[in-house]
This record gives sequence, C-alpha cells and structure tokens, in this order.
Amino acid sequence: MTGESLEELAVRLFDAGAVRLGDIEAKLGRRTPIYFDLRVIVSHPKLMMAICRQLQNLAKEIPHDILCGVPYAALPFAAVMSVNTNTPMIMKRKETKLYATKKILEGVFEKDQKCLIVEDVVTSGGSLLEAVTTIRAEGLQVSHAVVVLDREQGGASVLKANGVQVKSVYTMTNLVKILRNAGRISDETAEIVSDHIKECQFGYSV
Ligand SMILES: O=c1ccn([C@@H]2O[C@H](COP(=O)(O)O)[C@@H](O)[C@H]2O)c(=O)[nH]1
Repeated sequence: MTGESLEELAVRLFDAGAVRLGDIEAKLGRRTPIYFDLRVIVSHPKLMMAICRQLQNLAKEIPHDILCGVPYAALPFAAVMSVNTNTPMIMKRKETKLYATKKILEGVFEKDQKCLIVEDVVTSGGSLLEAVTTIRAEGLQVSHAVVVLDREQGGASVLKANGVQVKSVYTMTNLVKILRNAGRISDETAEIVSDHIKECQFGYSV
C-alpha cells in the first residue's frame, strides 16, 4: 500500500510549487512551457515520504542490492528510500574528489552488485546516462532506474538502448491530465505542453 492516490499526490506537488508554467529556460538553454522543480520537496517532509513510497513501490519489483541517486535533485529521494527499505546507498559525485580518497562514488560497494538508479525527472536521459556510465565503470551492474517523472521526450528510449529500463511514477501525459482534471492547469496550457512534447524529442546517438 502506498497510502495515497497518484491524483492526490500530483495535486499536492502542484500546490507545493513543484510545477512551473510559462516560457521557462531549461537545461542547456532549451525553452519549455512546463518545468518540474522537485527540489522543493525537501521542504515538505510528508510529501517527500509520499513520493518515496511511490518510488519504493516501483523499486520492489526490481532486484537490486544498492541504490544511487543522480546528483543533486534525486539524492534526498535515494537517501529516504535507503532508510525506509534498509537498502544500502552510494552517492555519485559530480566530479571526482581531487584529494584524499580521489573517489567518484562515495559509500561502500562491491563489484557486480546490482545498482538501482533513482532520478527525479528524465528529459533527454543525459543526466541519468552519465550516472550509469560512471557506476558501470566502477564495476557495478545497472539495468533499471526509478524516476518520479518521465517527460516522454525520448529519454527513456535512449536509456533503453543503453540497457537501462526506466520505470516512472508519472509520465508527462498522465500528470498533465491529472492536473487539468483537478483544475490546476487550463485546457490551453495542457495543449501547449502536449505540442511541446511532440515537437521537442531527443534521439539516440553515440
Ligand atoms: O522539468 C524538468 C526537466 C529536467 N530537470 C532536470 O534535468 C535533468 C533531466 O534532464 P535530462 O535531459 O534527462 O538530463 C534532471 O536531473 C532534472 O534534475 C528538472 O528538474 N525538471
């Protein structure tokens, strides 16, 4: 049992300010009519717990020994999941530490352990793929990721082509539908977002 419907949770996310609407600058200067700022959740412990329960629900179907959150936004999610499920966690640094331990992964792990990646939002899949590449280079196995939101812009396909299956709590389509039904976003905004998702797709390239 996760204790709360996805509909109720989506509205609480919106009301907490996790959904920004307008002409917003996203990663690498891209423009988007909708941006999900799930970093605000650290200020809402009950919301954090509710989101993590949903992620744990997805994670329980996936065999794994260890968790790793993609820095920085997903680190708190991975930490809460780790404590809730008594599953060890590792932390990927953005850059290798330049002194003392000179590590890129913090925490204790063994080669061939199955690492489940935790991420907040997937757009192109680039951030998640970078984490996967680093973790695999350290000898761990990565075949799955659990994410709060798949923006349905091609990232999940890019990751699949790289051997990572993505399971998401929400897709952009169902989240927008829920928020529209709850009166939080207008029909016009929903249409603008739908057009943006169709037009702004990321493909697989090596
Ligand atoms: O609505 C959004 C979209 C993206 N993010 C952040 O960007 C990366 C995901 O983008 P990729 O292109 O898949 O790398 C992710 O780490 C998010 O933190 C966001 O917060 N909100």
